[in-house]
This record gives sequence, structure tokens and C-alpha cells, in this order.
Amino acid sequence: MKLLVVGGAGYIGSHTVRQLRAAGHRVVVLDNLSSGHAEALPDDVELIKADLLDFPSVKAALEAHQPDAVIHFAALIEVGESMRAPARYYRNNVVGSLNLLQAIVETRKVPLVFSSTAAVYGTTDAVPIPETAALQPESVYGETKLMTERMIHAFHTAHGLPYTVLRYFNVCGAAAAGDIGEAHPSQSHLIELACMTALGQREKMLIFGEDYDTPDGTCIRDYVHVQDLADAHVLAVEALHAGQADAATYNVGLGHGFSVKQVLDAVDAVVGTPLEREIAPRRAGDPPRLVADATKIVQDLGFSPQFTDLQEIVQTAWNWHKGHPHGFEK
Ligand SMILES: NC(=O)c1ccc[n+]([C@@H]2O[C@H](COP(=O)([O-])OP(=O)(O)OC[C@H]3O[C@@H](n4cnc5c(N)ncnc54)[C@H](O)[C@@H]3O)[C@@H](O)[C@H]2O)c1
Ligand SMILES: O=c1ccn([C@@H]2O[C@H](COP(=O)(O)OP(=O)(O)O[C@H]3O[C@H](CO)[C@H](O)[C@H](O)[C@H]3O)[C@@H](O)[C@H]2O)c(=O)[nH]1
Repeated sequence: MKLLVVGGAGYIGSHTVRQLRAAGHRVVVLDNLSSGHAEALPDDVELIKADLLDFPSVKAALEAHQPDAVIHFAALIEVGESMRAPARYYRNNVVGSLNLLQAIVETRKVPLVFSSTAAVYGTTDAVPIPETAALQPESVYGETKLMTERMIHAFHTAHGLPYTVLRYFNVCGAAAAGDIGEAHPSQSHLIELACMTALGQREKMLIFGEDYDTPDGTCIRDYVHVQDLADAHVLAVEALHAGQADAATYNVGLGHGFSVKQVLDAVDAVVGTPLEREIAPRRAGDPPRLVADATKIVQDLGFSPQFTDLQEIVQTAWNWHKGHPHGFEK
């Protein structure tokens, strides 16, 4: 297949580009490089520098490259920032996605794989969370992802657009080769921040809330390795191309969770010295517990995560950060 990967220069996108090529597919990336890195892409992958908010450029890219399917990663992704700057999030994530959908149906109406998030569930009594759980996001970020899921479904109903939505839980780790990894400009993710702290770039780790209704009082998340997640995209796009799993939504996670303190313990063990920790107030928009019921993607697509050990996952992140203390900057 020839694939257009939108947001493919970002963290998850660049790992997925690599897995798609390993599976024998051709790839073109469209990205505005607002948080992505051209250096994260193989030299021979074409990068179209364009913004989803620029509809003519998006449509021109689809017309020029005639992809067999589109994978859509492009978004602003920070829960905390989304609560402070809602307009940016609604514009970029919802209007940007609407432009992409419109451009797809005006050109080749090819299948779409979309990056959604566990943040669409918000606080729920269901643990683990099945895809059928109530959708009640607690952050603007989660709202923008749910709105986009609903737009995609409406385009499916109205125009027959085939799609797969993947709701990722907490994505982490780096390529086993250690040459690409997480390099988000404003760094808000727990494992990334802990690695920066271990490198001496931050003084200490703040734990956002120790008074949640969880065994150690800190939030629980389901940490899925980025390489396993990339494999999930390969499975999803190949199934869509084969005419299977049309209009499906899947959780992508391991099915078990770790608390903030357990993650920091794993980082301490991998790094070899304990990081300084401080208990801080809760962060707005954080649900106490998000763990995937990933049965459906295992059954339908044969998803089979390779990274299930927390220390092993953290080790891949640490290898990347240690070797690239300033990300892709030289
Ligand atoms: N990282 C996680 O833990 C996580 C969890 C759940 C869902 N997701 C979703 O996965 C996707 C990828 O996340 P990531 O961690 O790789 O983030 P990222 O910031 O590394 O990647 C996003 C990419 O999209 C590009 N982009 C953003 N807005 C754009 C626009 N308007 N036009 C063109 N390109 C644009 C950025 O430059 C970047 O390369 C996002 O949609 C995010 O919501 C991420
Ligand atoms: O310095 C920090 C950073 C994070 N945390 C805590 O660690 C947990 C994980 O936080 P992250 O920022 O790493 O990830 P989130 O759970 O907030 O969000 C991530 O996973 C979500 C789904 O679970 C969304 O998909 C979202 O895009 C993605 O950023 C949260 O309880 C957070 O409060 C801290 O205690 N201290």
C-alpha cells in the first residue's frame, strides 16, 4: 500500500512510519512540524510540510500522492495545556481533522485510521475499560478527540468512509534501536519527564496528587510501548485495506495499570539512583484510573504486545534519552 501519514514526524507517527516500511508499505508524511521532527523520519520518506488548517494544501497532497489509506496522528496532545488554551485545541484538533475528512471525501474516499485516546472515557467505574464504556471526557483535549471520532463516524454514515479509531492509553518507550524516541517540545509525559530528571535537566519529579482512591493514592495508567502501538496501526490499516473491521473502534493498551509511584520506582531501578520526588496538587483533567480492556483488538486484529514488563519499557525510553539528552537537537 501507499500510505499518507499525517502527523508522521511526531513521536508515535515516526515509529509507525518505520513499522509500515518494515511491513513493505510506501509512506508519504504530511506534518506542519509544530511538534514533529524531520530528523525522526528515514531519509527517503517524502515529507510534505503543510498544516491541516490549510485545506487546499491537504487536498493537493491527497491528489498528488493518491494514497491507498490515510493514518491521522496530527494533534495537540497535552491534557493540562488544553485546559488553559481550549481554542487552540478545538481549532487544531477538530477543525484540522474536519479539513482532512473533507479533503479525503472530495478526492479518493480512502480508509482512515485515527489516533484517539483513553481520555475520551474520563472517570469511569469500569476497570478495565471496554470500548462500550460511557464517553465523558474531563479535559478539552479528550473532548476534541471525541468530537473527531464522531465526525469520522458521520462521514462514514454519509459518505461510506471506512475507518478504524484506535484509542491509545499511555504511550511510552522508544524504538529498541534507541535512535528515535519521545521529544515533545513542552514535555509533560511522566516517563519522559522522569528521564529528563535523571539526566539532571530537572531538579525533581512532582507527583500530581497522592489522595486519589487508588492503592498508593497516585493515578493509575495503562502504559503501552510505542513500538507495539505502531504494530497496531499496521494491523489496522491492513485490515481496512482488506475490507475488514470497517467502522471499528479499538482500545490499545496492555490491560493492566501502574501507578505514578510504581512508574517512578521503575525509573529509579533502571537509572540506578532514586530521583527526588515531591507531592504536588492534583493536575486538572486527570482521571484517577485508566486501564484498557484490550480484548477486542486482540481478537479482531491479532494485536500481540511484545513489551509487557514496566522496567523493560522504561529501559527503552532511558536508552533514547541518555543517547539524545536534547532530543533531535544537535
Ligand atoms: N503520546 C500519547 O501518550 C498519546 C496517547 C493517546 C493518544 N495520542 C494521540 O496520538 C497522536 C500522536 O501523538 P504523539 O505523542 O506522537 O504527538 P506528537 O506531538 O509527537 O505528534 C503529533 C504530530 O502532529 C503534527 N501536527 C500537529 N498539528 C498539526 C497540524 N495542524 N497540521 C499538520 N501537522 C500537525 C506535529 O507536528 C507532530 O509531528 C495524537 O493525535 C495524540 O492525540 C497520544
Ligand atoms: O510530572 C508529572 C507528570 C505526570 N504525572 C502523572 O502521571 C500520570 C500520567 O501523566 P501523563 O502526562 O504522562 O499522561 P496522561 O495520562 O495525562 O495523558 C496521556 O494519556 C492519555 C490517555 O491515558 C491521553 O491519551 C494523552 O494524550 C496522553 O498525554 C498522570 O496521573 C499525571 O498526573 C505526574 O504525577 N507528574
